[in-house]
Amino acid sequence: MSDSTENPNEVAIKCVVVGDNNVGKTRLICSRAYNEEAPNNRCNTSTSHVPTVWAIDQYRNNKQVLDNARCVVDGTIVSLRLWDTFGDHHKNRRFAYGKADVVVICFSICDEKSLNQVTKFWLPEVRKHNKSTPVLLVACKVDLRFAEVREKIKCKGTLSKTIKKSDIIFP
Ligand SMILES: Nc1nc2c(ncn2[C@@H]2O[C@H](COP(=O)(O)OP(=O)(O)OP(=O)(O)O)[C@@H](O)[C@H]2O)c(=O)[nH]1
Repeated sequence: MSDSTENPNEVAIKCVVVGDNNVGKTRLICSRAYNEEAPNNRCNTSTSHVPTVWAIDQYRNNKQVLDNARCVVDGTIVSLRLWDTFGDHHKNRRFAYGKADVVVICFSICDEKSLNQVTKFWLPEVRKHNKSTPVLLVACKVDLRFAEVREKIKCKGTLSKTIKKSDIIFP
């Protein structure tokens, strides 16, 4: 486990989130950190993507973020600390991987290359720094599986397919 929190009854879990550029890491983290499904101005939501990293010091500076990080797992109070990282392969993520309790590798459902890079690049990089840390594979942008993705975002590839409106089952 990672460094303890200021609360002695809590265990801090460091969860490092990696994956290619533009797969949705920052937005995934923001959704959890701010407890919001819809993005807002705290995350970049513009159509032209600018690589960004969500600042880890939000857990120190923003009480709401710190409160949202808290959850109870098997009777233990856990403070889930999500570490955002840059998707550029050449960036050095050694600092981020240090003392990670779990690593989340993200790919985008509408970017097949981002899935191929999981085994080609991300898993080897993770294993270089964290030999036995549990790794989770997370598919992002799953809403785009049910959209007319080719027209909307010019996605190509086997992971996305255009479906009829009548195929969609709304909750
Ligand atoms: N439709 C849809 N768009 C998303 C989703 N998640 C992220 N996006 C959009 O995809 C773009 C990239 O999202 P980010 O969260 O910044 O992606 P990232 O993986 O952190 O990207 P880098 O900073 O380049 O590493 C942004 O324009 C987001 O608004 C999602 O679940 N659905």
